[in-house]
Amino acid sequence: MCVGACALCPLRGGRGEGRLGFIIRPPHQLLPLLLCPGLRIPRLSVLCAQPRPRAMAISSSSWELPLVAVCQVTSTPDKPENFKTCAELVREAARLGACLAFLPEAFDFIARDPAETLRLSEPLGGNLLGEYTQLARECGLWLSLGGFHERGQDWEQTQKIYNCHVLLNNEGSVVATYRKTHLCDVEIPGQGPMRESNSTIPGPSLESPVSTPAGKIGLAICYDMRFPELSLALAQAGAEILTYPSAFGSVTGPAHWEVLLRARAIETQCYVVAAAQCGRHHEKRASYGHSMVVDPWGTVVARCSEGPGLCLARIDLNYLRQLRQHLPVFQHRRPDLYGSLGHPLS
Ligand SMILES: O=C(O)CNC(=O)[C@H](CS)NC(=O)CCC(=O)C(=O)O
Repeated sequence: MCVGACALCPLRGGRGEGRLGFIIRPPHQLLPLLLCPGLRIPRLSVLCAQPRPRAMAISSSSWELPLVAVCQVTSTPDKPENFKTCAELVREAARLGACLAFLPEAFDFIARDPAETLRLSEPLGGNLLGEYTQLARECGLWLSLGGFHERGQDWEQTQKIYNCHVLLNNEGSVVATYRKTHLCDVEIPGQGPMRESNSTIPGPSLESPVSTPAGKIGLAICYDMRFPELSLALAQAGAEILTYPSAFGSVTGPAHWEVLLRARAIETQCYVVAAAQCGRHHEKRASYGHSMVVDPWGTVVARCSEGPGLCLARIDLNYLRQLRQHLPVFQHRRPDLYGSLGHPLS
């Protein structure tokens, strides 16, 4: 059963606005989302899942499972406007019952050039993070701020920033930070060149997965998804949810985005949550969008439609554990054969 064939779903793949949405969880469970009268859902999108083997049926009631929200936006160089858009989506996520909302890479802004990126950047203790702290408190939910242009402690010497994924708890405290370790310096024909290292320093280390109300989250950012070594390291360190907040290119997007995310989910047996930038940010830059949540089986269980909006998914850790028992790939690895991955090809 998939969304195109799902006559019961009034949102049909998430297009348009509606007052009643569904989260459809395997095996074929329809969960009505009853919303307040008059509440406008900005393109709430939900998806049906493919059938799973019977043995993996879910026992717990889905209503009890934690709900997460994935926010999709089109950041521009206008920081106050970007905050307004993100805050609206986060408030909507809270009203819909999410315990955790994910914002994409560069949720704070997308600048026209490296000089503007540096000029608009702030330290973690700056005004913008202060506003997000208040927002998390006001809404009472956790926030994954997928890629903050951070002036680090070395700003005075380096005049460069970090691409920092910040996790706030529902009291607005910073629970974890991860600074993007793989910088995107690529030139793809048909897509403007990306030279992230012009403005950004790579982070020095991975971060241990963090316990949240939805599960243990491993932090990564966008281009990091191309390095399965990182996702395996996070899974081995206990991650149950991998996050790839992104501003993915419009040429690499159609070819690689969903394939990479689903592969990371299947091989790590983790949920994968990817909040994405979409649309045109300014004259020189556009992003692919297609924010989604993938379950550990590799099924896309929620996805945003085109344009800014949000989608929701429930995280079922019992299902994750069952799947890992049924398909114990982590016990079948052969580190004796490929111990030192990660070196350049010779
Ligand atoms: O520039 C900023 O302000 C924030 N950073 C980004 O948007 C980064 C670097 S340009 N984008 C990516 O990593 C896209 C990767 C990608 O598209 C792929 O792997 O195909």
